[in-house]
Amino acid sequence: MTPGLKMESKSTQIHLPLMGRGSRGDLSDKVTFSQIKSPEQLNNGQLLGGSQMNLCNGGVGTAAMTGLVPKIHNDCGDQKKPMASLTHLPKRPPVDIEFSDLSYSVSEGRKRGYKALLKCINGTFRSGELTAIMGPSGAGKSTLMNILAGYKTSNVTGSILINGKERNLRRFRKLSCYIMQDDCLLPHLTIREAMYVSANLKLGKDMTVTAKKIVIDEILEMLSLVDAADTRTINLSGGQKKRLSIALELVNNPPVMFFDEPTSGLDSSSCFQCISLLKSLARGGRTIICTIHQPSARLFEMFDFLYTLSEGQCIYQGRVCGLVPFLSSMSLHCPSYHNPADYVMEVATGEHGDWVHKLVMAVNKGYCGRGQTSTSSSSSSVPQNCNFNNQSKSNVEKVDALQIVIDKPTCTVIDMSEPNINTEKQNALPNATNLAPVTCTTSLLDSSESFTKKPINAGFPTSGWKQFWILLKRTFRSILRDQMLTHLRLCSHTVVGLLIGFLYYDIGHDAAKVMSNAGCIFFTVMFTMFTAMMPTILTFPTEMSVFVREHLNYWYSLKAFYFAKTMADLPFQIVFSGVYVIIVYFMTGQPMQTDRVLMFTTINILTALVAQSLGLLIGAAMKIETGVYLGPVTTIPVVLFSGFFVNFNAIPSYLQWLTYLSYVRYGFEGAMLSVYGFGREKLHCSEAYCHFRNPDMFLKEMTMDHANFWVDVGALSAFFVFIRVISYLVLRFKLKMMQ
Ligand SMILES: Nc1ncnc2c1ncn2[C@@H]1O[C@H](COP(=O)(O)OP(=O)(O)OP(=O)(O)O)[C@@H](O)[C@H]1O
Repeated sequence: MTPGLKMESKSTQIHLPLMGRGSRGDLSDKVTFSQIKSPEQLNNGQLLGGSQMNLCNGGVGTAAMTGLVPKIHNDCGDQKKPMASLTHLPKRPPVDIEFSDLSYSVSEGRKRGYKALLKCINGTFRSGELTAIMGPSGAGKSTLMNILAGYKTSNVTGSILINGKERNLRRFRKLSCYIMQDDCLLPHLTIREAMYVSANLKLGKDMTVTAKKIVIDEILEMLSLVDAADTRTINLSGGQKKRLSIALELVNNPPVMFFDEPTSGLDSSSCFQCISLLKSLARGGRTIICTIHQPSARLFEMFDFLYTLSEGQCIYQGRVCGLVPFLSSMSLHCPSYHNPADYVMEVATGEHGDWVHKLVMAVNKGYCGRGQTSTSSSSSSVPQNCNFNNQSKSNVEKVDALQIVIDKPTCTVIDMSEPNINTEKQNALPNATNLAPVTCTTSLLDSSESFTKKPINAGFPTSGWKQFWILLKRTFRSILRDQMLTHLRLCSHTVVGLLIGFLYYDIGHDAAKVMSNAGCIFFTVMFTMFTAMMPTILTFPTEMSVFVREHLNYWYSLKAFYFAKTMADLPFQIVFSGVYVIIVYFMTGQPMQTDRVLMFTTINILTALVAQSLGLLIGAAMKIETGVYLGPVTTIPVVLFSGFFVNFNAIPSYLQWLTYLSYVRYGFEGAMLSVYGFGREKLHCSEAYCHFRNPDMFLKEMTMDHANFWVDVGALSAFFVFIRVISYLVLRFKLKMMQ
């Protein structure tokens, strides 16, 4: 019989199966998810009783002090080893989110005007509760969550209050995290490495290395990821990836966590265990909000609060257990043995008739939900038809408790309101003195910010250089481990280099073979160009999805990411192109002069860097499928105007300007000059007559006699910088468009 972890409240009794330690060797989701630790241990920075918890962590203190959630017992008496607990996380305030008259519309073009996706909805999501946003596809669930998380801000009307005060978006974003449906993780990092990156970026200098290690170990233990800690993310199961996504965000202990369909792609057992984990996080005092499609009855009853949308309007908000009575009161009787979640979805989609409007009216009249009271008002009206239990009352008490703390302070109250209404008060509760601001200080909202009323720190938890350095190391490590990006490329450069070397063996000094040699040089430029561009088009979108997740969760800036990416790519690109070019150069018998070797290698590397930047631009701007097509297709005109297929003089004058836009032209021209230019002596002729014994004549034939190698170098460098800047701007634009 599986030992169990029993969670009791006056309204709910949930049994979380907890496997014994003996079963830990199995990394399957069933086992590992089921080892989620006690909700008490997952509290929002556990320690301490009473006042500090009220203040800083929203943790589960004594009910009298915190007024938080009911006590949860851990029945798991047979644990051999004491379970880890999250005692070292930064302390956080409990956060309640209230929104009223929230509307959102999108433009559908000039003719069709605006389409309303959310229509004047109201609601309150509270700390200590696991909230589900449900509704049929297209009802507006993700839209609502994106707006609440602060990812969508334009065209939004209505108000969003945080702990009863106007939301300050930046501060709120620092205290919340958004865990997306797809687990956007870097495939070649292990769990532990990923956790260290997260800790270093999110906790900054506030914590020592040892403290960070403790935090990481605790989280891994808590989320049963210890056994897989040294496994690369690419090899993790779906459930483990989901838990890693949660673990990465837990590092700085955000009091608000948004989850977009956290159970998608998981089997029923893993779904249950995933929701158990979320519930445990909520029980630790966090505000956990997730969209969910159609949960099983078992999953459904695990949620504390339900917010149901249909056509952008709320058709139910309140306790999960209050749903069926509410619907009954509207003459919508959920049949026995029918999953209420399915039933409400059927109602929302109109399967039982046109009820949406009536339900919306009922919700607006306050027949369900918490009533439209602010969190700061302790006397929330308890709706008639909803089964409000003691837990929700305790939340009201919690608000009162917070109020007391705010009135009598010694410790910084972290305030997420607008600066002009920022309240900093100190707590005079007896125990609070030695708990003090230090424990309340968080890496993201440091006490000085609250104490001194400085303008809001625009920055991230760590400095720009620190972010750059951490990301540079991470990108470097990822590239090194990437079989496709690194090992395969190195192999292909060597093999193709040797092949070309054998094909054009020793032709470089032969005047009879100058045309073949020009072909060899052109192919070299083309090869370095394509091998730099295509892998970037293929891999950058994955990196970008990770970047978007981390950037939106306030880990680091776009600048740091982009600069680190650029710098980490450089050495690899230089080495790959260098290896190929050197092999080809020596095997094909090009002039053995150091300066020529250097010039030839440099110009090819520069061409590769420009091509790689183009790959980055394409990867940043479009999807992989489009990029894979557009990359080579857009390269064709560039190659056409390179000067190899058509001489400059042969190009119609109205098209000649295009040759200046062809970066391949500069690459090819520069390579030709480094081999045949700079007053090279007459070539050896292996036949009776060689027309191009004089290299200058050959350059003249190629319309390169007036070309300047350094102009080519300058042009390629300018292309490199220009395309990198454009790519950066594209990324910035894309980020903006997401909000
Ligand atoms: N930019 C847009 N232009 C037009 N319509 C949009 C736009 N963005 C979203 N919508 C529409 O808004 C509605 C709500 O979208 P949203 O993604 O919030 O739905 P959802 O409830 O999360 O659906 P699902 O469960 O399928 O993900 C959908 O009908 C969608 O087509």
